[in-house]
Amino acid sequence: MKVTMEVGNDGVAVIKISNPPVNALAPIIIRGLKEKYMEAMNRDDVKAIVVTGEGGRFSGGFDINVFGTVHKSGDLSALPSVSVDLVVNTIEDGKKPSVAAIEGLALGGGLELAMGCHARISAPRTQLGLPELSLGIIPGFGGTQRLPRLVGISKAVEMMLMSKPIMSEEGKKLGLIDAVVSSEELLKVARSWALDIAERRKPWISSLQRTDKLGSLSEAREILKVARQQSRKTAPNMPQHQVCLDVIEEGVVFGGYSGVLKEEKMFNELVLSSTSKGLVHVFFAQRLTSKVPNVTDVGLKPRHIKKVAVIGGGLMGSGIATALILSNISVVLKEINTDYLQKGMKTIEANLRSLVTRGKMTEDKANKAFSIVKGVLDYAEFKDVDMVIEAVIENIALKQSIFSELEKVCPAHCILATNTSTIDLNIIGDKTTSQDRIIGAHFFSPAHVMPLLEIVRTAKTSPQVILDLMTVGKAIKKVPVVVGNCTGFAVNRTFFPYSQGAQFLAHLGVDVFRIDRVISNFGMPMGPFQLQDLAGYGVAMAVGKEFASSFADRTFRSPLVELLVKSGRNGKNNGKGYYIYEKGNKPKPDPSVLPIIEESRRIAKLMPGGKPVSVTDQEILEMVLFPVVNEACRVMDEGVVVRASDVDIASVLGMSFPNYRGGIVFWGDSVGSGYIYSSLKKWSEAYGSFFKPSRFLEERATKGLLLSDPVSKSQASKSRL
Ligand SMILES: C[C@H](O)CC(=O)SCCNC(=O)CCNC(=O)[C@H](O)C(C)(C)COP(=O)(O)OP(=O)(O)OC[C@H]1O[C@@H](n2cnc3c(N)ncnc32)[C@H](O)[C@@H]1OP(=O)(O)O
Repeated sequence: MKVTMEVGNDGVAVIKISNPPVNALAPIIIRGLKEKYMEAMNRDDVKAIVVTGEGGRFSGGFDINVFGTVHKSGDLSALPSVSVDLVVNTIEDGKKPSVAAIEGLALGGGLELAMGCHARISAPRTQLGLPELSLGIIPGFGGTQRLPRLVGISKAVEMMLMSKPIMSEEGKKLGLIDAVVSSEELLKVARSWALDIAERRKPWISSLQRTDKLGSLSEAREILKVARQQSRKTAPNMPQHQVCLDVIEEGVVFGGYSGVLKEEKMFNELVLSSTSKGLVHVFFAQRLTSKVPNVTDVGLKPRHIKKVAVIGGGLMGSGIATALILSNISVVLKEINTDYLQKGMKTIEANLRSLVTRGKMTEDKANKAFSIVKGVLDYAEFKDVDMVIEAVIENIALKQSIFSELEKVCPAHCILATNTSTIDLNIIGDKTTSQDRIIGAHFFSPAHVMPLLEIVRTAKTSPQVILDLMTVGKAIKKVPVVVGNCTGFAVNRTFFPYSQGAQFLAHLGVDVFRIDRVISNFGMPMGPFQLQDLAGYGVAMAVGKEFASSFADRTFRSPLVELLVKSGRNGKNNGKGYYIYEKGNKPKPDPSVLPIIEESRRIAKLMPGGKPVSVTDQEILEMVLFPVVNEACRVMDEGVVVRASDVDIASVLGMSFPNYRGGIVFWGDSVGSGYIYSSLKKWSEAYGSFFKPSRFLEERATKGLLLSDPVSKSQASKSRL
C-alpha cells in the first residue's frame, strides 16, 4: 500500500496509487497522495502532475473497510478529510495542473479524485461511476457537484441514483473524459496534456467552477423534482437518494463550493445510517461467500466445464440452460417427448428474445447463444458432458432413477447436479455409487435472471466438484453460496416459516391483504400471499409436505391452499388467487377469496375464543419475520452454512430480503436477540410450538451474544460442511 512519485525530464511528476487489487483509497493512500502532491507543488523541477493507478486500475474508490470500522465504533474520526483539503485545495486549486490517467476503473472516490483534476485521459473500456448510493451513502469527495458540471444534471443524476457506471467511450462523448487513448499511450498522452495545460496550450479547467452544463435553475429543479418522485417509488425506505438530490440542488443554487460543504456534512450523517450499515455488510458478505474452508484454500484448480446437460425443459430447466448459453457454455437439453422438448426450446428462445427486446443484448449474440443449445430425447449426447443438471419435478422416485441412469451414461469425471429445492441429496443419490460427485445446484426462478446459486454439498461431495460448480456459477454471473444438505437447504429452509407465519396470522383472524401490505412496506418486493400466487399452489403444497415431514414440530398445516385449489384458484397461473391478475393491470385484492379464508379459519380453529386477534402492524411484521430469524438460527446451529453472513446473502439474493437491512441475520441482530427470543417465547405460550424459540436463539439471548457471532468449537464440530 503506497503512493509513489517519479519526476521525468519533461517536468511532469507521475503520482501513482498502489493498493492492489483495486487501488482503494485507504487513509494511508490519502495521506500519501497529499504528501506527494505537496512535494510536487513545492519542487521547482515539476511543471505539471499526472495521477494514475498501478496495475491497470485507476481506483475502486474510498476504502470501504473504513466504513466497517466507523460502523462498529460509531466514531467518524477514522474518516480522513479529503473533499476540501485534498481535492479542492491541493489538487483543483493547486498552482500546477493535474491530469488523471485512468485505466480499468475509476469508481466512487477514484472518479471523484479524477474529476478534481484539470483533465482526464482514459484507456478504452474503462468503467467510470459513482456507486456510493449502493453503499447507503452519497459521493463524498465532491462527486455530487463535479459530475453534474461535467456531464449535465440529468445524466449525473441517472449515474448516481442507479449506481450505474458508464464506459470511457461514453464518458468522452459526455465530456467527462477529454481523450480515450490506448493503454500503451495513456501515460505519454496524459503527460503532454498536463504540460499543454501548464503552458496554456490547453485550457486549465476547474470542474467545480463550471456552470455551462447545468442549464437554467428552473430546468435543474424540474429534473430534480422528477428524480425525487421516482426515487420515492424505487427506493422508498432509503434516505440517500433524496439526500443526494438535495445536495446537488444546493450546489446548483448556491455554487459548487457550497455544494461540496453540504455534501461533506450529509455524507458524514449517512455513513452512520442503518442503511449504510446494512449495505456495507452486504458488500463484504457477498465477497466472503467465495471463501469456503477446505475447498478454496487447499490449492485445488477448477476444471474447465465446456458442455453441460440439463434434464427437463420446464421453467427451471430452460432458465438454467439460458443462463449457461448466455455465458458461452454449450448445453444439451433433454426431455422425454418432442412436445415437451419443443416447449423447452421455445422458452429458451423467448428468454433470449426478451433480453434483446429490453436492449440487454444484441440480436447477434442471442442467435449465437441459441446455436449452442441442442435439444435431445435420449442420452447419446451425454457421453462427453462435464456436468449434468437435473431439473425435473420434485419427485423422489423419478430423481433416483434419473441419477442411477446418469451414472451409466456419463463419463466418470462428470458432475451430477440436481436443482431440487427441498429434497435431501442423500436420498436422491441413494441408488448410485457416485456420492462424491453428487451436488445440489439450486437456482432460483427465473434462473437466467435471479443472481443466487445455492450449492448444496453432502458429507461425501468432493471439494473439487464443489469448486468446479462455484466456478461455473461465477462464469454464469451468479453468486454461489455453498451450503450443507438438509430439507430446504439454507434459503427455503430459513424462509419456510415466512409463508407459514403469514398463514398462521391469517388463521388468527388477520386480513391477508394487510399482512401483504405490512411486509412489502418493510421492503420485500411483495407480501407472502402474493408470492404464493406467483409461485403457484402446486409448489406450495409439494414443498409444504416436505417441511411437514422434516419439521413436524413447527409446521402449521394450513387448510387454506387446498381450499383455494378446490375453488378453482391457482394463483397467477390462472389469473385467480388471493389477487385477481389481468393483463396490463397490477394485481388487485380479490374480495371473493375472503369466504374461503373464513372457512379455513373455521377448520383450523386457531382464533382464541373464535374471535380474530387484534395486532399492530409492527406485531404482524414480527410474527412473520421472527420465526424466519429463529429458523436461520437452527440453520447456523446445525452448520448448514459456513458463516452467518452467508444466510444474509442467501436471503438477499434468493428471497429478495431488502439488502439495505443487511440480510435476515444482520437484521435480527439489529433488532436484538433478546427481544426476538422473548417475543417468540410469549407467542409460543399463547399459540403453540410454531413460535417456539430455538436452542441457539435462547443461548444467544441469555448470554447477550449476537446471532452472527461465530459458533462455538463444540457446535462447529457438528457442522454439515
Ligand atoms: C468518499 C467516496 O465518495 C466514497 C467511496 O468511494 S465508497 C467506494 C465506492 N466504490 C465502490 O463502491 C466500488 C466497490 N467495488 C466494486 O464494485 C468491485 O469490487 C470492483 C468493480 C471495483 C471490482 O470488482 P471485481 O474485479 O469483481 O473484484 P471484487 O471481488 O469485487 O473485489 C476485489 C477485492 O477488492 C476489494 N474491494 C473492491 N473495492 C473496494 C473498495 N472500494 N474498498 C475496499 N476494498 C475494495 C473487495 O472487497 C475484494 O476483496 P477480497 O478479495 O478480499 O474479497
